[in-house]
Amino acid sequence: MSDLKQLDADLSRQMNSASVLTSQFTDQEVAASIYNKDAGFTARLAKQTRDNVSQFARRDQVFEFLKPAHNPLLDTRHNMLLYLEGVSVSFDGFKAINDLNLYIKEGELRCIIGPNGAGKTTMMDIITGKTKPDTGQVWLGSKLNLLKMDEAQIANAGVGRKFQKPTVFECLSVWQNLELSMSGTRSVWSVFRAKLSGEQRDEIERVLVLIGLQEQAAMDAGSLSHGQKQWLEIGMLLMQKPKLLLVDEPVAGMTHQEMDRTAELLNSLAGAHSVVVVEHDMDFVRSIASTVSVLHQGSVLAEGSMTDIQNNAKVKQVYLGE
Ligand SMILES: Nc1ncnc2c1ncn2[C@@H]1O[C@H](COP(=O)(O)OP(=O)(O)OP(=O)(O)O)[C@@H](O)[C@H]1O
Repeated sequence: MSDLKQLDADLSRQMNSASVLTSQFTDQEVAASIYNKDAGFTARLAKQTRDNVSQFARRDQVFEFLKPAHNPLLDTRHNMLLYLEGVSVSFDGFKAINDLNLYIKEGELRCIIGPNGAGKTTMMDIITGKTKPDTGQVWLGSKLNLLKMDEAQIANAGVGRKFQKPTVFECLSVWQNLELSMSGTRSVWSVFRAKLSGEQRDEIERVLVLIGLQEQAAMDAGSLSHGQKQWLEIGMLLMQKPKLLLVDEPVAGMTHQEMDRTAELLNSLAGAHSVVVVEHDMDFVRSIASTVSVLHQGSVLAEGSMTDIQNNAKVKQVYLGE
């Protein structure tokens, strides 16, 4: 019996004794326990089950699976999805973000460029709740104050972040990676055992087509090329139905062909999602042809089309070194 089958058998034994409520166990914990063959897994699983039973016995709350995909407070009536206003943050007295104002419309594709140390990563960290600014406002729509929410709440409200390095489950197939990422409660063992509804299968198929990996659906994610892994990870984020996708240097290490395909993919996501791409590769930014914001010393130096940006005297001076 292969390791994976053995683990799956172990899991199903544990599942029988622990009841289906354990499907609330987080995917990350289950995946980590499989990966590490974690001996403490059973104990934690039993505790989680007890917690879940008491949670389900409560009548003063709405169960997770009954909650809508997006926070009902997400209000984009004014066509604006993300507002950063007067945001500043200092690290040991150094202002990494300095009175930053940035507005992202619903369905917009925006590129953020800027020299090293301009504050791009810190800005993403502020939007996702990893870093709290010293001053300023950060809102998702007109009603969700992101500064009052933690990282998990912000993610649940519809903000997905793709880091530069792809992080997919290499020992699972492309299809299983997408299935595991599906919004709602999916766990590693249900990926192996439970039947998907027609709607869920359609959603996975739709994302597979979008990321161009239909033919690789049954392949282990570990055997994909670097570019394909990046697309798969974008697909995994899409399974969560985010309103806003933050994508950090998506084309680093890609071939030209993969870069073209990534530009197509990101363009195709705009409309249904707002997409903010941080990228150093100017050819790629040009190929996306979106509005570009130039960050410099923690604030927006210029904003406009790539042509406007290239002709902007301030940008030439501080960014292009002319
Ligand atoms: N946790 C931290 N502690 C101290 N300084 C920090 C911290 N995070 C960021 N900085 C500093 O803030 C500035 C902005 O960093 P940030 O990583 O946001 O820039 P960036 O535009 O993403 O740069 P790069 O393109 O090199 O990734 C840098 O000078 C960095 O050294």
